[in-house]
Order: sequence, then C-alpha cells, then structure tokens
Amino acid sequence: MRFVKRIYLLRTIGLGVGFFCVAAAFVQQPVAWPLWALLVFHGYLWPQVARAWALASRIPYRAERRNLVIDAAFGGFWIAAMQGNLVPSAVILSMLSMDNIAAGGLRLFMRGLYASIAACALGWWLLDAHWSPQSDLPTILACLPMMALYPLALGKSTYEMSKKLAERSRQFEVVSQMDGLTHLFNRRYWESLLIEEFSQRRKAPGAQQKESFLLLLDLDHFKRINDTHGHLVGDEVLRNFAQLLRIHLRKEDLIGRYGGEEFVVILRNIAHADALHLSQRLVERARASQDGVNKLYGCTVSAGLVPFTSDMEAHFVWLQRADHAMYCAKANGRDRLVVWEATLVRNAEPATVC
Ligand SMILES: Nc1nc2c(ncn2[C@@H]2O[C@H](COP(=O)(O)OP(=O)(O)OP(=O)(O)O)[C@@H](O)[C@H]2O)c(=O)[nH]1
Repeated sequence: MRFVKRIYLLRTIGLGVGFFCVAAAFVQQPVAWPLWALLVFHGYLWPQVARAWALASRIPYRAERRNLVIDAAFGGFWIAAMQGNLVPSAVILSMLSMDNIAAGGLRLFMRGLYASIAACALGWWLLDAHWSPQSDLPTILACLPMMALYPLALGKSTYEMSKKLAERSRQFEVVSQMDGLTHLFNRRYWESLLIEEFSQRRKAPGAQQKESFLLLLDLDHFKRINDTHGHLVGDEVLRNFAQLLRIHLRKEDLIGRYGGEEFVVILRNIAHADALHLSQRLVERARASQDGVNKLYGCTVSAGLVPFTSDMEAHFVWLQRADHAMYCAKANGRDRLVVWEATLVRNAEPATVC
C-alpha cells in the first residue's frame, strides 16, 4: 500500500509535468485530436486510475509494478507519436528508466525497456510515423520542468524511504537483542556482550582500574509460584524481578535473562567491595519485596558472584564458575549470595555445604 502511495505521488508529478514535453512536440508537429485526448488522459487521469487499480488488486505492490510497465509502454508510444522528437523522447526515456530502476532494480528496468520498445514499434506502425528528430526551442523549454522537477521528487522520495528503512532496521536490531517478557537483554545477545567483556579483559588486563564481575541470580522455588498462583503470576514475578535489577544496578551493568528464572549481570569496572555490596543488596531487596507494587510473591533469590581472573581460558569458564557459586548458594539453603573461590568444591549432595 505504501509503495502504491509513493508511486502515485511520483506519477502525478512526473506525468503532470511530462504532459508539457509531449504537448509541445504535438504543437511542433500537429497531431489528430484522439492523440491529444489520450495525452490528457495519461497526464491527468491515469495516476488516479493506476492507484485505484493497484489498491483494488490482491497484491497492490505487484499490481503497481505492472502499472510501471504500462507507464513505460505509454512512454514508448509517445516517442512514436512525437515521431522521435529527440529532446522530449530522451527526457521521457531517461525518467522512465530512472523510475523503474529505483522501484524494481534491473529486472523492472528491462521489462520497462521491452515494453517501451514494443509500444514504440506498435505506435510507429499504427500512426504511420516518420522519423523527425528535430526539437524546436519551445519543445526544449517545455522539457525543462520535467528535467528539473522529477529527479528532485524521486530523490526526495528515495531519501525519505531510506531514512525510514534505517530507522526500521535499528528498531529490529533492538528488538532482536531483547527478551520479550522482561525487556532485559536476551541470552544470545547478552552472551555476545560477555564474550566482548571477556576478550577486552584478556587483551588488556590492566586497562581498567577496577575489576569485572559476573553475577548469576536464580529465583528460589519459582516453580511453586507457577503451581500455586498460575503462569501469569509467574510471569509477573519475572517482570518484577527484572525491574528490581534495573532499579538497583548501575547503568553500566549489563543485565540479561539467561533463561527461565535465571538472570545474569556483568558488573563492569567495579571495585571488589562494591560488587559484593551491590550483589548482597539485590538478594536482600528480593527478600524484602514480598508485597507492594513490585512484589515477588514470597520468592527469594540465590546468587553466585565471580570476578574476572586471567586464568580463565574462555568466557564459558566464567559462566561455569558463576553457575557453580549459585549452585552452592542453593545448596546452602537458598536466599543468599556466594562468591566464587578456587576452594569451592561442588558436592554431589545438594543439601550439604559446598
Ligand atoms: N511463568 C513462567 N514460568 C517459567 C518461565 N520460564 C520457565 N518457567 C518455569 O520456571 C520453573 C523453574 O523450575 P525449577 O527449575 O524447578 O526451579 P525452582 O522451582 O526455582 O527451584 P530452585 O531453582 O531449585 O529453587 C519451571 O516450572 C518453568 O516452567 C516463564 O517465562 N514464565
């Protein structure tokens, strides 16, 4: 529909001023009234007819491409009717080509060209035309508005469209990075941020004064929320917890939903004591959010915190350590923070201390 609207505007301008090119050639070499009538129809009625026809069809975009080929055929016919009057013929051909290549690339351009050649040959034969390429001064002058106005209109319309496309693709990019429920970063995108942070830290370990931490948070007994209150409330808890993270973390922290009821945060460029304090505060805030607007329906959170250390060979080691620390928090009774350290040994018995 938008394509039809765009072409309608361009066609109205193009044919409105193009009328004068052909009309001037008809004055230079007089023609019979049916050709004048056809010219008036093409110049001022055809844009309306083409739009209505395209909009009434099942696939307006395809119908409009067909209309563009008809435009090209009209162009070819006018060249024959003007007996090859050189300046208006060249202007019409170049404007039509520009139109078709802009609207449908080389393929539409070639289809338009064939249609122009066929209609020109048919017109030449029907009208028994004679090659008469001279253009007098009034004809040349009548072509000037077309040469000046139409490329401007087409350029403006193409610019507007590419601006819209750039905006759309930016929106798509943002949407593709987000988790639909919580509007935090989704796992795929967040993991790419983790890889980036990891490689920056590996490349230049001393570049930042402070450290980077990975924090993994998992809601406790979340299944119970779903089982007791239903999935809609479960979703609400996930959204509320995401909001809690947004409120209490810093703007440089990269927060993602890792999956289900698991959340991950990269705490960038932060002192050890601050990372610890921030993470501990999140656990306490979750515990305190049992009612109020952002309530968690009794859910607490278990968290694992891991500093970046240069002995990690890959980003997933960082993740594994965070998972390990979080698992220890669960195993130690949940609702707590565990900071990873090398002595932390995963125990086979979930109930025992890590
Ligand atoms: N409402 C809702 N539930 C989800 C979503 N994603 C995962 N879940 C549920 O989250 C629950 C996770 O359950 P478990 O893995 O047993 O974890 P838990 O109950 O939190 O237990 P612990 O982690 O051991 O404390 C499952 O019931 C999933 O169906 C979601 O997007 N919305």
